[in-house]
Amino acid sequence: MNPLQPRRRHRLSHLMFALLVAALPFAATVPALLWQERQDLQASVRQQVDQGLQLVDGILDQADEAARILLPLAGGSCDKAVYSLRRQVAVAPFVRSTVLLDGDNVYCSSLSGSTRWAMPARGFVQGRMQLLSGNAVTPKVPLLYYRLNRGGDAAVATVDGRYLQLALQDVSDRILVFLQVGDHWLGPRRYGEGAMPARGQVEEIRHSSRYPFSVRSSYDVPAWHRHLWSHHAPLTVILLLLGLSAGATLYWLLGRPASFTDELRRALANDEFEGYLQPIVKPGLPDWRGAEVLMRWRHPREGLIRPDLFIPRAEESGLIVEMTRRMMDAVLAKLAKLPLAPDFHLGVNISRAHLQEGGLYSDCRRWAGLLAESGAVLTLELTEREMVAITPEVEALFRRLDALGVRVALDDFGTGHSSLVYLQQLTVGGLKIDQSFVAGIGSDGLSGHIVDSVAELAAKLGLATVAEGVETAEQFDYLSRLGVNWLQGFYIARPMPLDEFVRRVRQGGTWQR
Ligand SMILES: Nc1nc2c(ncn2[C@@H]2O[C@H](COP(=O)(O)O[C@H]3[C@@H](O)[C@H](n4cnc5c(=O)[nH]c(N)nc54)O[C@@H]3COP(=O)(O)O)[C@@H](O)[C@H]2O)c(=O)[nH]1
Repeated sequence: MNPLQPRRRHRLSHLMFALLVAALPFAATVPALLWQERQDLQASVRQQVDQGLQLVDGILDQADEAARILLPLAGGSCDKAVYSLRRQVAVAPFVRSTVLLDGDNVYCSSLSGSTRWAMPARGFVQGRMQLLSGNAVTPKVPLLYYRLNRGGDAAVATVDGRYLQLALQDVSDRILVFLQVGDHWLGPRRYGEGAMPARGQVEEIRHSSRYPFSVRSSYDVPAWHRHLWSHHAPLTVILLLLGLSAGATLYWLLGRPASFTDELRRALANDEFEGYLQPIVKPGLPDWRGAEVLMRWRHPREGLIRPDLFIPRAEESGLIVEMTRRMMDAVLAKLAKLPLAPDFHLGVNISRAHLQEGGLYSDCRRWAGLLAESGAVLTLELTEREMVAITPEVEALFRRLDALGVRVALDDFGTGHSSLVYLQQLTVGGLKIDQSFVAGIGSDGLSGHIVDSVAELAAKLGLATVAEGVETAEQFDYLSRLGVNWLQGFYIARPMPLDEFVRRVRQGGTWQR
């Protein structure tokens, strides 16, 4: 299984989730805001139209009252009626003239007394109202005739259109309100016939219950994005920024490793594990004769992390196999072409998971192949602390590795319980004397005896010995005299970055005592 795959899948789902959250403030607020605004607009237009209707009804009530008073005089003598006609003009608000008709002809007028001109009933809506752009007296001033009929006679009160326009103006706020009588309409500033100007998508109409007219208004619902930007630009920006920061925070939170294993997986995907090399020398010979590859974690925030802080968890999770594979591939890509000393031993720590996982043999074949060019030998260091059960498969694997020219050494020898069993049953080529025993040389008699015994046992079994943790000249001399084949420790060199190791090998003269 590729340990990186689940991580990529998670990243994608985290991104989707974060985008969803980023869109949430905008998506939750804007439709509600626009809906509320539309409701408010509709309510305010309804209110305007209702108020318009009330005002026009009120004006017409005055004309109706005047016409009602004059109607009994219709058909009678004009001389007798003219005073009453003029009186209504004087006392009735909004009424600018009054006339009496016999049939379709005006025969008496408040303006000129006895007269004769045609005012056909068919021009009136429901025989009662007519809206005009003007008349002979004031051709450019709209007016409205209000007519009451009795038999063939009629009385008409004329309302000055400017009163109506003032009333319409008064109720027109953002949206214009119009009066409609039949095909004729009157707006706050205009008069017309036929279709009303600027018909919008939404229309509000109220019909008077008492007179044959209606008041109407219409408006367009603006495109939501244009409306939002022109009316709520700061809010839109705030919502978008809020969403983006919430989404980004969520993405960051989701991306944080949920567990230490997740953090290791993230680090593996980012190639944060690298190999440091600690040189190994042979007593009496110049130059580095080997090296141990030791893993370091170059953490982006924490800096360089020691292996004992993360290797145990990497081993538990099985990630150690892929970590070792990547580290060794990177190390060998640089080491393979180096002028290494003859019989150079490159040690690498191998975990139990790698032995069990099945890929160890093919990894070793690849690594040994790369090293072959430089004449170096690969040594697998297996720690006693983490040994596998000895099965026929494990025995066969050790034999195949031996045939491949890959050496196996028991690391931390003497600290576990099964050292001797491994020596007996597995094809092992060497022992690594644990640094705790080396540290006791010269000061702790028991440690000195153990080191002596291990060296003696190794010599008898024909095994190569490496002593690790050599920190002093005294330890170096003691182990050299004892015949230990390889020495490793701070006295010789500390583990160093791969590039430094390569540079120093290229410069030559790496070790001289
Ligand atoms: N499975 C894997 N285990 C690994 C890998 N890389 C390292 N390790 C194991 O981690 C443990 C700690 O390693 P590290 O901190 O690198 O310490 C090594 C040396 O730096 C240290 N050393 C060497 N010389 C001296 C010395 O003179 N004094 C002193 N105090 N310490 C010294 O010893 C460690 C080497 O140990 P060993 O491997 O037993 O030779 C350690 O158990 C590593 O095995 C890895 O890639 N895989």
